Amino acid sequence: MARTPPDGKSAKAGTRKPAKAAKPGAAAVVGAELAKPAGSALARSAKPEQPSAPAKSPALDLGVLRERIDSVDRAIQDLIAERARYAGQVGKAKGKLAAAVDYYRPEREAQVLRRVVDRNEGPLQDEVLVRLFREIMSACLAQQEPLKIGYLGPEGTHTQQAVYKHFGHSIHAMPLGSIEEVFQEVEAGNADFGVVPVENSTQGTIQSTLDMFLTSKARICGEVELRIHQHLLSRSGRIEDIERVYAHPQSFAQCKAWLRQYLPKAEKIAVGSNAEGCKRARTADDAAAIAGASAGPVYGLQRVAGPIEDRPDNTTRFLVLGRELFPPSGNDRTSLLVFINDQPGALHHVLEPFARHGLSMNRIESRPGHTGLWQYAFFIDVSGHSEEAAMREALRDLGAYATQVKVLGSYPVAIV
Ligand SMILES: O=C(O)C(=O)C[C@]1(C(=O)O)C=C[C@@H](O)C=C1
Repeated sequence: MARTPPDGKSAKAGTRKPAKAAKPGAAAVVGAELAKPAGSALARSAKPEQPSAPAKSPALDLGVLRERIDSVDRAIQDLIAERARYAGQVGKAKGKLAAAVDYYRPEREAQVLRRVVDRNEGPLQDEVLVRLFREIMSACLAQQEPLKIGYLGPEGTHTQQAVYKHFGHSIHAMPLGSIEEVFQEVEAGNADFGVVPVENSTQGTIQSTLDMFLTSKARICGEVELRIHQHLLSRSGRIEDIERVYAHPQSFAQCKAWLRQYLPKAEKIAVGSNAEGCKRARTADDAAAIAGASAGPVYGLQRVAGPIEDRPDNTTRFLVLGRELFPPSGNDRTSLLVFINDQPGALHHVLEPFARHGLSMNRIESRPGHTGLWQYAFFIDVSGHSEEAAMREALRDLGAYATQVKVLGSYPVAIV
């Protein structure tokens, strides 16, 4: 019944942007662009032991290269410790604050990570370096106390991956049962921040997330973009055993062509979440589930095939929910909720002020406003921050036509 799939991994490879070419000698100096305060780890690491000449044989290379690596590792470790001490002092400089959430500065983190990308000359990808620096900042912040992050669970979901991508691993991650619960826990202060999916490049908007903003007081203070790779998981790991596949309808839609080609006769059973599908698949050898790779170990399932999504650029955008607005980072996006009455030219009046003030609109979506018959709510994403002059003027002009304008948040544009 099943056909043998090709190795999905190699079929989907090659979507990342190539690293910038390295400048000659760039990799040999640790932190060369920084000032080197006397006695700092940087000063101590300024002269790693240099091999006098390039090694001739591979056997000689290995020993010498490992010594170089050991010396660089010592310098990196000293520098990380030094950074953590400075971050601790920054924490003290902020005064005696109530909780970890008060120390968190997303705009500063975005600036740090953008600099990492700007400085990158390879050989590592921007994405890899950003991940490493994100973890360092996450650990530095957790010196105060780890942030509590609520997310659309259960464990092993793509939303959990988005949490770690945005906040690093030095946090307390709280899987929650629904999008509504994530909003509630953030509003109630039980979670410092929350992470929920809002749109998928293949499947479009997640309406239940947008609709929560009609009534919730939660603000948007970040966005995360995650390339979504779907995998077919089963207890035995053998495609020839599979008679049934469980998945969330969105995941089925993302893998339609693959399923048609390799499992044309298997029954497709839609469930509320991919995690629910995994739970069902682990009870029978003839069942499989579609989920992210990280779900495999969580539910004791093996990878049958993957990635199996039809579009290699399949990406989901997640929102970071909080309770307050943060200052500009220099490259921000603003999300607005605009209520208008259904009248001639209404949409034009909503769009026009942004164009007039030179702000580009990234997205507009209309939903029934729940405020009265034929009243509409527009969810609008615009480039810029609500504290910037052009945005303030556009919002003032828009206010003349709208029944209500709510700034849901101004936040740093997602970094790689
Ligand atoms: O610059 C700050 O305000 C810090 O607290 C330091 C630091 C960092 O490690 O760079 C840590 C946590 C904040 O969220 C932002 C940055």
